[in-house]
Amino acid sequence: MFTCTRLKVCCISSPDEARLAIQLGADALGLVGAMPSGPGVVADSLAADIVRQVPPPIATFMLTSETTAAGILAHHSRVQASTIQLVDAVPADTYAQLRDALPTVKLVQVIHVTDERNVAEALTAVANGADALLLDSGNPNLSVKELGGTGRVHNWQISRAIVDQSPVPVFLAGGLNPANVREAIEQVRPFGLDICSGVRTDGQLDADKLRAFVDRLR
Ligand SMILES: O=C(O)c1ccccc1NCC(=O)[C@H](O)[C@H](O)COP(=O)(O)O
Repeated sequence: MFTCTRLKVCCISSPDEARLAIQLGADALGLVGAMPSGPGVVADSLAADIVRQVPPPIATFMLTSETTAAGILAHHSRVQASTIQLVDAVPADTYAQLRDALPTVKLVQVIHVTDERNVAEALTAVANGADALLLDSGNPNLSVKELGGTGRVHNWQISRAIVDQSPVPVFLAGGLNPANVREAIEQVRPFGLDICSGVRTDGQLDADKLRAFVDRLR
C-alpha cells in the first residue's frame, strides 16, 4: 500500500546532524529545550543556530517543558522555531494566548499514553487549540518528570483510538526503530512518526540506522 507517513527526527544536537537527517528524508527536526530528565537536551543558543540553517520546507519543532504562555513565549523568542511542541500539559487558555502572540507558529501537544483516559485528554487539547498531537511514552506523574526520549513503546491500541478520533494530524513517538516501524504504521496509522533513540549510537545520529528506518518507512 502507498504510504507517505511523515518523519520527524528529534534530539538534533548539531548542524551536521540536521543536514544528515534532512539528506536522509526528514520532514521535520526536533530541538529539545531544558527538561527535567532525558538525553536529548541542547542549549537554546545551539537550537537557534540550527533553526537558522534549516531550509524550507523542513519544519523545526522546539520542544518546551514550560507550562505558562509567558514561559513558552520567552523560550520561543530565544529559538525561533516554526513549531512549538508542548511536552507537558498546559492550562486550556494557553493555546489561544500563544496563537495571539505567534499566529504563524504551529502548536503540537504531546500526550503521554498510559491508559484510555488519554483519548479524552487528546481531544480536549485539540478543542483548546492544538494544531497536531504527538503520542509519546513519558510519565509526567513521576517526582522527576519523564517528558520524552524514553526509548519505550506504549500501548498502540490507545494511540490508534486517538488517531481514529482526532480531527488533526497525529504523530507517533516512543521506542520506534527500524525493526518495529512497519508494525507501528500498520497498527496505529499515524500522520507521522517521531524518533530519537532508535536511530542513535552512543548518543550520535547514526546514518545507517536512520537509513534503515527510512527504507522501511517509505
Ligand atoms: O530526548 C530527550 O531528552 C527528551 C526529553 C524530554 C522530552 C522530549 C525529549 N526528546 C524528544 C522527543 O520528543 C523524542 O523524539 C520522543 O520522546 C521519542 O523518543 P524515543 O523513544 O527515544 O524515540
